[in-house]
Amino acid sequence: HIPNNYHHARALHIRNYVTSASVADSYDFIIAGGGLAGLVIASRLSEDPDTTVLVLEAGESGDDVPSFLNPPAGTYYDSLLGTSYDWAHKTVPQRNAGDRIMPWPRGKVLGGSSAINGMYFVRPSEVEVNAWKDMIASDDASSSEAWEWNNFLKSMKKSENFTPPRAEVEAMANIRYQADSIGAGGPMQVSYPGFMLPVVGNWLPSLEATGIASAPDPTGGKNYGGFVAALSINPTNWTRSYSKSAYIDPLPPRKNLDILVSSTVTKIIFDEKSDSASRVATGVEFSSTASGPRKVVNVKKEVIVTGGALGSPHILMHSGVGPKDVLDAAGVPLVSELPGLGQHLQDHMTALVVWDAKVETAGDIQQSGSEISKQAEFMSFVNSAIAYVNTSTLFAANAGEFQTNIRNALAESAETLVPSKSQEVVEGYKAIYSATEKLMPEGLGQIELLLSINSPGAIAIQAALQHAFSQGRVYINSTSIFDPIVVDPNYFSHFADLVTMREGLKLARRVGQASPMRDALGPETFPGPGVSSDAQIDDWLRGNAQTEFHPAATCAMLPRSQGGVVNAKLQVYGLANVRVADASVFPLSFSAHLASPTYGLAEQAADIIKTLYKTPSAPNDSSNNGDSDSDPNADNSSNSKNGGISLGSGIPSFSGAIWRTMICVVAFLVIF
Ligand SMILES: Cc1cc2nc3c(=O)[nH]c(=O)nc-3n(C[C@H](O)[C@H](O)[C@H](O)COP(=O)(O)OP(=O)(O)OC[C@H]3O[C@@H](n4cnc5c(N)ncnc54)[C@H](O)[C@@H]3O)c2cc1C
Repeated sequence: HIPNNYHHARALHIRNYVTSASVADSYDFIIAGGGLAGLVIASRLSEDPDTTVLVLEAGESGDDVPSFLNPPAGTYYDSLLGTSYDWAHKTVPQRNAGDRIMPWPRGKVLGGSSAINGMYFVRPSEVEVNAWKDMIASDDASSSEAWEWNNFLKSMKKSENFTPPRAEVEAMANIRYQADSIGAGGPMQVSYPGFMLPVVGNWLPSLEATGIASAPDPTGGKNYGGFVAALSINPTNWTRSYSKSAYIDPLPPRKNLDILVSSTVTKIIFDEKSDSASRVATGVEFSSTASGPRKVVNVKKEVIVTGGALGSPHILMHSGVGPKDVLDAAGVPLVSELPGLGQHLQDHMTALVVWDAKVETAGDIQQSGSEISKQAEFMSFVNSAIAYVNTSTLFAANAGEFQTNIRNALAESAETLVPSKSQEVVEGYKAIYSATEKLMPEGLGQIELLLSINSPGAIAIQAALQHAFSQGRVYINSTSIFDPIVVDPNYFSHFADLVTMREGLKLARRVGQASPMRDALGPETFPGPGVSSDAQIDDWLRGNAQTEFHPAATCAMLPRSQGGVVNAKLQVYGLANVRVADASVFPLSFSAHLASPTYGLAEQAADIIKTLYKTPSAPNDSSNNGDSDSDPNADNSSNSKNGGISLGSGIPSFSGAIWRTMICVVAFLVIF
């Protein structure tokens, strides 16, 4: 699978990389974390040749991984999960979920989680984005406009280049899209797989038979309903499009952009003489190993923290920023107290129903070893037939009562369920809770349904909770950043989450029993007919639900009085020149997978910073063409060289190691 031009490609890529020995003494901007958001911001800021930018990434470049050269391989389940490209975090035992310790993968490689994710391209809804904007507008109405739906949509579209599906794929799967609500000419490629299976065509009619209408324009702000989602895929060669292949690999030489991999940011250094209410960062310390030498690089303008929902609070806490009780207990000297850092953690949880398959699945084709199974088009297949369903579909006549019960439980929940004693954090819990509760009557997904046909002989439908009322936290418990951050999502601490998932699971069953899907399905094998009463389903969910990989809000953009970490301009409260710009800042959950909004956030962050420093964009910079093959000067086949990852995650939630873990637990068949 190694393309002929691979070595040429590597020579081009390597031009941006520096070693710890060759790193400069100082840079205008230091970007801590070369993941999805970090690489977007690095690429955009370095468009100005006079602006110097350093990216520090804990993981490797990924350039030498043979599987990166393959197509995305939606049905190849030699996932990168569980490898050295995965942080392989784990939760603490979850009290309300069978005391289970759950795996939480995150990408540890250039591109971050965009390099290992399931490639689903899904937008949040307009009402959710505007709810986020409203939460910060009371603090700074004018800056909050960056997060208003129309403005945010523009920044999401800026990152995208859409290619419509092949006619036969479109017809077979009933794909519906509005090309003008997805971007054109941006770096990240958005399209559909090159291969489709007839059973996917059963999805929308079966949803309709269950009362779930199709979404005519799921990327335009109303994603409620059923659709076959687009993917972050390059249709010129069927490879993964991710932040490295889109924003970095195609760049022409840029002397002002340095990328240092295998280098963990150990802390941000602050000027101890600076105002304690506005600490000035002077540099960043990093090291390649826990016991290795520390090196410091100085910053002239800003440190931009882009370590993701776990990495960003980890970096800040080890820098002495965060809740005093946490830092005291860990033994890290306090530099700037910020009680909300690491708090407000919200995640999507998912569980699935499995049936025997009566029709051919992608897993069958893959297992057959046939000629088709070896074609790039087939390997590009990532099943993305989904639906977002609202409370009235889930709860019918009881929807209003369910919402009232949640509203009435606010005071007690705020008193008993917040994992912090800080009044600000409690206020933030209430603000997020109320905003989430008020959205319930909207045409908005409370449960996401996902079809999976990746297993030989089996078909599954997942039900994933989109708006958790349980809020958890992440925190440190040592002085070494090389010790993992402690992850406590506090799953199912709020009753509404279990009830909503229960109804979601029942709905998944109803869709499977509706025509024409039922013609493709044999008996239900998991959880099986023995799990049918509400109490049985609840018990089963406590024992089997897993993460859908969408943690957010650990550096929430909220007023400081509500335990916020960043303001509307993404600046960390109490620090003069440090921002956080990644998925950790969304203060509330979206009914969406998080890559698309994170690209939008990163584009918007780059614009905010450029406007502040009056940094121009380079005209006709090839980064605007991304990993499209249309730019002859750029590294325009970057994806065929190193963009594709042999990741088996058509259903992102249950691939690779996670799935294998589940198998051990439930002694079930290998599905994904
Ligand atoms: C398995 C999986 C499947 C997913 N599936 C989908 C999907 O199908 N569709 C979708 O839209 N979203 C999906 N997501 C979610 C999406 O990929 C993430 O929300 C998104 O990548 C978040 O971007 P980020 O920039 O916030 O963080 P990341 O992309 O995770 O980047 C953070 C980066 O910071 C680095 N870092 C952390 N700490 C340090 C440190 N101390 N020093 C230096 N570097 C550090 C990390 O190594 C990483 O490269 C999935 C995620 C996972 C894990």
